[in-house]
Amino acid sequence: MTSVQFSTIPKLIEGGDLLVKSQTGSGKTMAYAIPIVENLARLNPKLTRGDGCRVVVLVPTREVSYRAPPCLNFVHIILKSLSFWTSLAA
Ligand SMILES: Nc1ncnc2c1ncn2[C@@H]1O[C@H](COP(=O)(O)OP(=O)(O)OP(=O)(O)O)[C@@H](O)[C@H]1O
Repeated sequence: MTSVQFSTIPKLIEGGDLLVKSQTGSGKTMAYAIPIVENLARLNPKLTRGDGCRVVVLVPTREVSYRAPPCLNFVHIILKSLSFWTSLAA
């Protein structure tokens, strides 16, 4: 975990609002992607496609906008795999 992720992810998972400034390439994308996916995965009842939009990510440039969806998808796949292996171990 990068230092920006270490200092932001727990607070965002708890539902806090943060304004974060750190160097390019310091890992900010995952710092918000992980809490978004984690908090959506925790919703009970579970989200369905019919629930509509729950998250809006605003980014400053088109180049940055190409990065967010793959990151969110990647985190979702990892969380799904972890919950699969955890349920097998239980
Ligand atoms: N915890 C981590 N461990 C290893 N690599 C990581 C980690 N988090 C992010 N990275 C990698 O570091 C690189 C930079 O991350 P990222 O693009 O999220 O930074 P950023 O701060 O959002 O950059 P920018 O300011 O340009 O938007 C990416 O290749 C990403 O995959």
